[in-house]
This record gives sequence, C-alpha cells and structure tokens, in this order.
Amino acid sequence: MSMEYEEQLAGSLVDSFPKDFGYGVENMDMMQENLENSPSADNKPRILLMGLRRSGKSSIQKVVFHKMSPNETLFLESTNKIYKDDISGSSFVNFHIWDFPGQVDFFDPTFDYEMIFRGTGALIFVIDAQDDYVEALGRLHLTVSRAFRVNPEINFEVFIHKVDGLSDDHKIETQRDIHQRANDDLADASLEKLHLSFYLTSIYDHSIFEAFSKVVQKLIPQLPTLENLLNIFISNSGIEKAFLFDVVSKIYIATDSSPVDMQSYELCCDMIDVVIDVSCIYGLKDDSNSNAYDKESLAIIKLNNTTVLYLKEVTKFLALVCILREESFERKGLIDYNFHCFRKAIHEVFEVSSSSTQRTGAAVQSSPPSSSGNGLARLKSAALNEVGGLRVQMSRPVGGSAPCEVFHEKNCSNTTVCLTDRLYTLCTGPDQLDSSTPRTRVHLNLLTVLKYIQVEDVPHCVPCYDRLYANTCQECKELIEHNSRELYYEDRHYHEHCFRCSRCSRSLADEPFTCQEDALVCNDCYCSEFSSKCVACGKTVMPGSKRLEYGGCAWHEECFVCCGCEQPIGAQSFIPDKGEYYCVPCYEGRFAPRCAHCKQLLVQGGVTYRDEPWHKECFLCTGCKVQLAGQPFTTQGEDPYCVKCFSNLYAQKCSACDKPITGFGEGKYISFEERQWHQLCFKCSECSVSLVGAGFFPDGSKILCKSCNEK
Ligand SMILES: Nc1nc2c(ncn2[C@@H]2O[C@H](COP(=O)(O)OP(=O)(O)OP(=O)(O)O)[C@@H](O)[C@H]2O)c(=O)[nH]1
Repeated sequence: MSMEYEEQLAGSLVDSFPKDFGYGVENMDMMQENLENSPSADNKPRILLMGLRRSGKSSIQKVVFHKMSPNETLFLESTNKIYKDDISGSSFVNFHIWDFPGQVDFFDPTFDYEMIFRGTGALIFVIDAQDDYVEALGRLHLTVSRAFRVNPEINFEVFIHKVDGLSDDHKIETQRDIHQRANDDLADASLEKLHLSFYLTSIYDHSIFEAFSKVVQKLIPQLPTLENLLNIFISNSGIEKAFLFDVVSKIYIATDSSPVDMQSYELCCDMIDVVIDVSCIYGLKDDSNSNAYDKESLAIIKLNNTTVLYLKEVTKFLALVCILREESFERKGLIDYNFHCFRKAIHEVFEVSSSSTQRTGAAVQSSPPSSSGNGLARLKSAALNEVGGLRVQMSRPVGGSAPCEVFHEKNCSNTTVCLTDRLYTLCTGPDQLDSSTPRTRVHLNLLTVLKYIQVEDVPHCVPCYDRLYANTCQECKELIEHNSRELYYEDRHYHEHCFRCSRCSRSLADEPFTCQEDALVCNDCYCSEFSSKCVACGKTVMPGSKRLEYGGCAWHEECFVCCGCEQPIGAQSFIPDKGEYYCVPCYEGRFAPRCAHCKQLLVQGGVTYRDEPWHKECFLCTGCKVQLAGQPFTTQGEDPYCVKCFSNLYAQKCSACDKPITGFGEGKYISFEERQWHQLCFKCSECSVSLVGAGFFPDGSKILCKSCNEK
C-alpha cells in the first residue's frame, strides 16, 4: 500500500518560476486563469513552506507526505520552481502545500505576493538551526509581516529545523534565542498581534510529524468536535490516550485533551508502520485492488510493560490508535462497542461537513462547542470568504451602510457564484448602477463589504457578522471581531492578545494554564504561588509530577534519596534518623543493633540482657530452651535459666520440706551453717512455732524452740 501512495501522491510541478507561473501583475489574465485552474481555487487551505535555501523545506514535504526516507533527502536538488502538492488525493488531510524555492525573492515588485498570501491557511517558515540564522530571521520577519498585512488569518509557524545535530541544551538555547529575536523584531514593527508558533523539528525523528500535526490541526474546522468525541470515547473505555491518525502521513489530526508526550506519539506512529508493513507482507489478497489498510484493519499489540496498543480503521484514511493498560483491555467488548459508536459519529461529522462545504465552503460555527474546560483554550476564527476574489480589487467602492439586512430580508437565494458574477458585471462601470433592481442593489451594496462570512449557509457581511455573532472579550469587554483571533475557555471568550496570565501577563495562547477564581494563571505562576517546594533542591514540585511528602515537607521523587547509598527511595520503606532518611538496607547496615547470641541484625523487638540486645527467639533457658522473654529467669554464671531449670539444677533444698529455695515469690530464706530453710518452713520441729526472729536450738537434723528444748 505504501507504494501505491507514493505514486498517487507525486505532486505536480507547476511551470517555471516566475514567468510561466504567472504571478507577474502585468500578466493579470493569465494569473486569473491560473488561479481558477489551480487546485487552490477550491476551498482547500493552502500551506506555504518558505525559508532560506537548503533549510530543509523540500525534505520536510517529501518525508512527511511522500514516505521518502530521511537519508534520501541528501540527494534532493535545490528547488527552482514553486512545487505545488495536492495532498488530498489519498489522504484525509485536505490541503495544498506550496514549496517555495529558497533562492527566489518573492518581494520583488514583479510578484504579486498578495495573491499568494490571500488564500493561505498556514505559513511554515523553516530555519536551519545548524546554520547561522541571522539572515533567516531577517527573511522571516519580512515574510510574516507582509503576509500578516495581506491576510491576518494566516497561522504563522516557525520550524527550527535540523535540530538532530544539536545537543539538548543547545536546542533549548537556540529556540529561546530565535523566539526572542523574532518577537523583538515584531514588537519593533508594532506587530504584537502577529503570533508565531515555534517547533523544534528534524526529519530524522518523529518531531517533524508532530509539528506538522499541530499545524494541520489548526486548519481542521471539526477539531473541537473530534477532540470531544475522543474525550468521550476514552473516558468511557478506560483508555489512557487516543490519536486519530491520517494513516498515509502519520499526522495525527486530533487527540483527546490530555497532554501529548512524544513517547506515546512515537509508539503509535510505529504501530501504524508495523500494521502496514505486516499487512503488505501477509495481508494482501491476490487481486491487485486489495489494500494494506482497509475496513478489516485491526491490530492489538501487547507490550511487556502491561501496556496495550490498539489500532482500528475509522475511515479509508483515518485510524484510531489507543494506548491502554492490560486490565482495561479485559473489557474489550465495551471498547469495541464504544469504538463502533465513535466511528459512526466520525462518519457523521465528515459527511455533514463535506456536504456543506461542497455547496458553500467551510461553514462557520455560530457558537463555540462547549468542549473545553481542561485548561486548554480553543482557537476560533471565522472562515472569511472573499466575494469575487481578486475581481473586487478592480471595482470601485460603492457607498451604503445597511446592505446585509436587505440581503437577508429579501432572502436572496442566489448562490455565491451568482452573486460573484453580478458583482463582476456591475462593477465594471458606474453607469450600470442606474438600472439596478432592489436585488441588484443589494449586490452592489454588498460590494462595499467585499467580504462575507457564511453562518449555516447564510452569507453575512462582516459588520453584521460581528454584530450578530461576535463574542465580548472577558478581559477588555470589547467585541471580538471576525478578524481577531479568539480564544475561549469554558464559556468565556477572549481576544488572543487579552488571553494572558493575570500574574505575569504572558500570553497563554499556546500555554497550559489554570483558572484561579476566574483569573487565568500560567503554569509557572501557579506553581510558584501554589505548589510546594522540594526541600532538597528548593525548586517547585510541579503539579502532575510525582512528589513525596513526609512530616509536612515535600520532595521531587528523584530528590528524596537515601543518605547512605544516595539512591532515590521512591515508594520503598525508609527510616528517619536525626533529620536524615535511610533506605532499609543502608540503615540496617549502619545503625541497627545485632543480637548478642546469633550476631544477626535486630530490626525490631528483642530483649536486653547484660546490656546487650538479643532476639527474643535467641534468649532461651540454657536448660529447657524455653523463651525467657516476659517471664522470670535467673542466671548461673553467664547462663540464663528459667525458674524451673534453675531450681532443679542449682537451687539449695529447704532442710524442712526438701523443696528448692529459688528466691522467687517465696519470701526470704534462712541459712544456718550448711542448712537453709524457706522462711515459712523455719519452725520448731516439735511444736511448729515459727522460729523466725526467735532463738532456736539445733538438735541433729531438727531445730527446737526454747521450751521444747528444755523438755
Ligand atoms: N541533519 C538534517 N539535515 C536535513 C534535515 N532536513 C533536511 N536536511 C538536509 O538539508 C539539505 C537541504 O534540504 P532541502 O530539502 O533540499 O532544502 P530546501 O529548503 O528545499 O532547499 P531549496 O530547495 O534550495 O530552497 C538536504 O541535504 C537534506 O538532507 C534535518 O532534519 N536534519
């Protein structure tokens, strides 16, 4: 299948530049003809690739849309003509790319750059980051400032390209420097409203696909709907991340609103490659019409880290690729069912939009979809159509201030094309105005407006559109007019330049943010205000990153390290000791006592005997081996004995009862010469009177009291 794509996608070279291409103003007729015949005469957005010579423009186009391997780009020759590529042939992404030769000066007065920029959706300016970029910055400024004056609706994208040759630090430094200088130049030219988006790219990794994805997404009117559908799909299916891919280009045209990390994106890209490659080898049927990617395409890959990748065909050109946990995949039936609903919804979205665009061009959403609310603002810009394209430039302006109402009241059912024709005819000379019917007058009046915007198939002039549909900016309370870029968050709308951090005033157009009591706050300010600081490194513990808390302090996961081995302790047990923290093995090795008997570590419990620690299990009676912890014991020399063994083995016997005298619980005992008695047993052998504290008289084995002795 990839081979087929290559053939179909081979772009068409237009005639040599500049003459044959016909942008010269002298060559107006030809230019007109070209415009009408050229693919850009339809409503597909146009993406311009511009930049200095050898900056990598053609390579980007070939690698992303023609499956050229990055190494092959080494043999690309310098472009000397505008290379126009209609991407829509075999791919969902529906636009033209114009690759401009780096060596040509488009601002030469012989070129009508206004016409180039007028139908442009995005302008990608490529800067070679491995080269000295001072000249490129000059050209960037010239290009974007002129383009902006012609068409402020263009999305300006700057690819800081070939960063594969730079170290990570160098990359960041280069991006910061280019960003700073380019924006300073714009500020000097009072073009603060012109927003540049920057991307670090290389054809040698996935960064170029990622960057192109973001550029293309801005041109897809259905993006908020797609994101919404994806959000609903993943939250109901236990899926972690989902991408809707254009299979041919590996551009993701939408994803759910959780952040995209490069690793997940690369994983999903690779999955598409695997599926196509395996299908090409094993999946093709004998007939020549079979494709490696079709309705049957479904793939599941289980990775060895309990992650599952799930790919399914959505349309001929689109695939859904999801990342989920193995345990969620157990409910595959549910996922399949939800996918079925998702697929149906996608088909409906594109069927509806394609039928409406066929007739009228891109329809404008009259109110923003209510999908945002996750800290990501959506950009809304009205699709601005120009009545009659270039022809209106040649006409004379006609006065009139309420044309649009008349137009609506009369409910003119003429199509735009008809309108355009009339305009053209009527504008050729003022004389013809006299014969105007009310309807033609309407058309004439519309001419003053020059531009119209369609809302649900009904054209509106710009003032009416602004009056009826423009939102009020939450910040400055002014109307957000059709030509202002608008951002909205939940149901609050902002001019792009008003969408700023309430603390540091930085633009939040392309930044994550949070909302604190109705005030927008950028991530950095939020963190320095609300997030805790790591006690080890003193830096903020960013929300969403792993943090450890103990005793009212917080650490980055990687900063909470054992004082012994200096390795992160993570979720393992640890032992605090005088303000320091040890993992269990280090603590045991350093501080834990050892049993006096077995010499092993004594982690908990134990008994002390003769100032030494013992395991309870080791502290046993020397005689019967019963555990002595918790019961009375005595010693004979060094050895501990339980009472019973000690009595049996070593205790003196009472001369009266012949039982051992242990000293435990029996009170004192009396000793006389070689003999001993329990205190209770020390009594007169004849009359049994106690002799404790009284005089007594030994008589052989007996002891007698005084009176028995006298008898
Ligand atoms: N290291 C590196 N080289 C790249 C990259 N992209 C393109 N190149 C190389 O840059 C050189 C010029 O690339 P082209 O695509 O021909 O540049 P271009 O901007 O189209 O040049 P012109 O047609 O002269 O305007 C080629 O040798 C490419 O292999 C990249 O991401 N990294």
